[in-house]
Amino acid sequence: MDKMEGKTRGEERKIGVIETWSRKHRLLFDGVTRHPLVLSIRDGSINIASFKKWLAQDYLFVRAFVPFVASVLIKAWKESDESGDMEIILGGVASLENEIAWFKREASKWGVSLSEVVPQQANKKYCGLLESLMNPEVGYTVAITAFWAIEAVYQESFAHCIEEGSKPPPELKETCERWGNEAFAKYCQSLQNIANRRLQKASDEELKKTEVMLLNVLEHEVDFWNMSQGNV
Ligand SMILES: Cc1ncc(CN)c(N)n1
Repeated sequence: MDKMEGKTRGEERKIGVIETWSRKHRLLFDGVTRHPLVLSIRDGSINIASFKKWLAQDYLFVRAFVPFVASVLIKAWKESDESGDMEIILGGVASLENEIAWFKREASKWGVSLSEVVPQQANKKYCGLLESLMNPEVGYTVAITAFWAIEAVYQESFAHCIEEGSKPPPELKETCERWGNEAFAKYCQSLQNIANRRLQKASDEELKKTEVMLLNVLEHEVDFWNMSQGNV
């Protein structure tokens, strides 16, 4: 019988592969979404220099994220078994225009000159991973799962910063709301549903490849927070 971590594929299906992996790799997920930098936003102790560094580096990351999401859209068009996927991904591409404009406004508010930002090593490596995922040989299942993970970790991280009991600096509230809001959570859930549907039908080889990629994404996210804190 086809077994995964003591469960049959049938059992796996009931809760969804993403949920299974989130439980199996909880420590790594928490390493991203409960990173010391995230916790420092949540308790208000964040060093503003770290925030500014994150802002500038993330602006560059988001610019590289746009073509990655566009490549997921192309894969959906070519490979998806559900026409509705395209609208969800297209919504993601469209919202990135707004996001880039937000980064520019926020940078000018904080006196950060985006034209002079030099990408740091962790950022370059992460953008390199995005670029490798744009390869036409990378399948839709791997790519959509990566897309979900990259959005979902920000959703979870920033939602944590504004949950009950948090004390984020008032000037960072808008940033937290940007990814921590309900509508963004719903959008992440739509991506998760697509990823789960694809993973349910995936071969063992595709599942393995996707899980390895997911761990890779999470490690890059930890490195990105570390870089922003100046630890790399
Ligand atoms: C590093 C990183 N990871 C995720 C996101 C959310 N798109 C982001 N803006 N930057």
